[in-house]
Amino acid sequence: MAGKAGSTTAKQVAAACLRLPPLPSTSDLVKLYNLRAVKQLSQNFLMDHKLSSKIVRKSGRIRDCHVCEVGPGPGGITRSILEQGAARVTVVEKDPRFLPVLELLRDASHGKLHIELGDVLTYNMEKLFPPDLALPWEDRPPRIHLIGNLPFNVATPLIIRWLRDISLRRNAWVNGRVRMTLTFQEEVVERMVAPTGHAQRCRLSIMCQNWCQATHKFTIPGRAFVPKPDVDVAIAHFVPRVEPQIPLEFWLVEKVVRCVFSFRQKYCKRGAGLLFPEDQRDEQIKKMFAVADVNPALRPFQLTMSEFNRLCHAYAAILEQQPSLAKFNVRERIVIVDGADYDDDNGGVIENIM
Ligand SMILES: C[S@@+](CC[C@H](N)C(=O)[O-])C[C@H]1O[C@@H](n2cnc3c(N)ncnc32)[C@H](O)[C@@H]1O
Repeated sequence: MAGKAGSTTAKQVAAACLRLPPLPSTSDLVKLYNLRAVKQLSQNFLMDHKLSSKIVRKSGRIRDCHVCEVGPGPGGITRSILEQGAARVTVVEKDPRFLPVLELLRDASHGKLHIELGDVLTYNMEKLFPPDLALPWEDRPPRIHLIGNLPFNVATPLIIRWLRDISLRRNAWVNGRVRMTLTFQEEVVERMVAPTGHAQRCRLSIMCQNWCQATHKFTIPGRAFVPKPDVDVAIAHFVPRVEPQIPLEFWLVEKVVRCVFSFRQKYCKRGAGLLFPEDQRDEQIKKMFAVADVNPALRPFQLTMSEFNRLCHAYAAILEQQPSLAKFNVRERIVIVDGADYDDDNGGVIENIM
């Protein structure tokens, strides 16, 4: 009886936070508004309220926090965010078909829900949150959360953009170490969190782990989504690190890591050689590995973060002597000049990071 009373109280507290009038369920709203998922847009809706609530709970305590939800669709997760007591929720949705349903939620939310129609890949959150929520970078994370169940083909480029924003402390991260909770294909999350020596260790592991503490929270079977995707969906949580493990510019770290992982099963010196023109490759590689004190015969996935750190610093030291090398890229279609020019518009770099 006591347990029952306890859970009722928790429900009452949640309801008090939301004070929403009763609404049809998300799946009823989808039917009512004829919101069929568009396959070309990789839309898969999560209709199970318990699972939506679990995603929100796993993002940490969100009561009285400000949340930006990306890709709300018919608003299942949005509803859970409101129910769990967020002070304000901004949703960024690309597909205008969802506006009527989101407006219904907004009207019921007592001014807590704000809708932005737009593309999250270009959406700037710099001025979205009240300035008094900002905390110094070294402090605890601020009361701001980013949450999203996006299509897989959007979620991976997005996390790379956001990692770069974290490295520059811009976008949402002008406010401090803002946390993110995002969904990906399960095997992508396995790569993100893969430790040294793990079969899934790759470029994405180094990039995610360098700027964030990345954790795999739980996995939702594909059958929980409508329509069912071919894969299971994992929820990953990211907390920006106070100090990255490789404290160098994003473009430089990405370039070294990308080259090293170019030949996954070969000695790491083979891929690192792509950092240099052929006529100076052998000499520069010898120098770089000696300065970094890294065994050139290790495979890329066997390298620790500390070894990547030393390799990146050794490469940075070579660039100081020979700045023109920064522009050198063996794959001509990818032009990297500096942090600003390292942009996603060329497609290749960001998309192929796995
Ligand atoms: C996989 S569905 C998930 C919908 C909802 N969050 C859920 O869990 O049921 C992805 C949603 O992200 C939206 N979306 C896709 N690309 C987007 C982008 N670039 N910016 C904003 N929203 C996007 C889609 O229109 C869709 O509503």
